[in-house]
Amino acid sequence: MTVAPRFQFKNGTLHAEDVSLAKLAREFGTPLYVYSRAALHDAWGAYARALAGRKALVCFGMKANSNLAVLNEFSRLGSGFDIVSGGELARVLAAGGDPGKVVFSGVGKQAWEMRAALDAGVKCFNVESEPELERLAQVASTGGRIAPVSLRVNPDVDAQTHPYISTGLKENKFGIAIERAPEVYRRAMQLPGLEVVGVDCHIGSQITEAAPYLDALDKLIELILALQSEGIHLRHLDLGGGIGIRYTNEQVIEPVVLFEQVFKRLDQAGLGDLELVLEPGRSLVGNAGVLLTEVQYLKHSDAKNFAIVDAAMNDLLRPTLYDAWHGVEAVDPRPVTDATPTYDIVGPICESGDWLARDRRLELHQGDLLAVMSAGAYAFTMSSQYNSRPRAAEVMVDGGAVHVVRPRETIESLFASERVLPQG
Ligand SMILES: Cc1ncc(COP(=O)(O)O)c(C=O)c1O
Ligand SMILES: N[C@@H](CCCC[NH3+])C(=O)O
Repeated sequence: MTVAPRFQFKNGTLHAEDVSLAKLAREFGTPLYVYSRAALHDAWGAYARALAGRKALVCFGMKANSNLAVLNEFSRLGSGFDIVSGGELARVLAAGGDPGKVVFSGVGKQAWEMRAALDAGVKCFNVESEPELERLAQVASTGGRIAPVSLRVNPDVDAQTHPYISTGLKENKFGIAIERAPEVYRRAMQLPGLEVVGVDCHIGSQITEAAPYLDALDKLIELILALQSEGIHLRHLDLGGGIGIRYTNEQVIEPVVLFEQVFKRLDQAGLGDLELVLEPGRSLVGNAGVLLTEVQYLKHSDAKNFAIVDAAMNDLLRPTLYDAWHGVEAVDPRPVTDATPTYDIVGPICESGDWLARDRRLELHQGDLLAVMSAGAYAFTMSSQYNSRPRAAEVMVDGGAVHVVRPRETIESLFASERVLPQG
């Protein structure tokens, strides 16, 4: 198992850092999200090394994992945050994040969210459409504020990733078509309550090649230079997030390799002084977490063998939503023999789409523990309570210590705020 260095077998049983996953399951029950603090630091370190000595700010794309302990960890390492809602802003503030390092993305910002971000003093609004620009100018000027603005442009490049997570193509809802951008910048310069500070793009997620980034960068450089010739000078260039992780044997881009090329191009264009902003999500957290689950039943039919586990699509939606592949490891693996079948690992939810992995050859018994790997990103954050299932607990391992960073939801909390209609 090579994908998640902080999750390794020791004495034949799977550990998170120095803590046995079997022990965690006994103590906290399953399903359980387990994060490694050291893995967060490892991933941060890859960006820190890649950006060393340059004017750069990493704004963690917190939709990937918005647990307060995770946000607090990155904040203490110097991270800013890429937010997409008033709720995410509130989480950043609650976690002790610096609002001056927050960029606010998203196609549907509401007036109250704009006001909250102005009150907090965010670094910048990544404006995604012309009507949003007009609304922001109105909200800011009515409140006697100046909103720092970057336009999110859509460079029309193919990130060559899953269509649901590709965002930089003309047919995607995101950003302002790059050809229209100069006109929209001119408008932004005229509107009250706005200060133009940057340009932004985000072309997609789980990108494994450098080429789409560099194509997008070239287009943005061209735009920045054209704006300069009109007297519109930007302070930062935000290249978004999107660097992929290894779920299995993917070759992924190393930040240090990619950003060396990015800086080279910026320097060549005479733009070496621009601040580079990045919004990585998955690559900072994806391989820092696993989802621990227990086999409830083994069920054999003519067509299939099922391992029915206590985690489900409400805990981890990615497999069924994107046909995504997550590694599955037995915590205390048994030897595979000629008689070992392949299993679909499925949850208890009443949907045929409720599966976590398919056709995995594992020697399993009822009661065995499995770890669904690479579950640090877009896992808990996309969870729900479907089938009235309380959301799993989240724990963070730090060397040999364990911290509950979100307890399991109680059954009562599922409906505590609901009311039945009065009768009569
Ligand atoms: C605007 C924006 N920034 C950053 C991210 C984070 O992307 P990733 O997790 O692929 O790094 C996303 C999600 O794709 C996004 O939509
Ligand atoms: N939720 C997606 C990533 C979407 C990125 C958000 N723009 C995933 O699990 O892979």
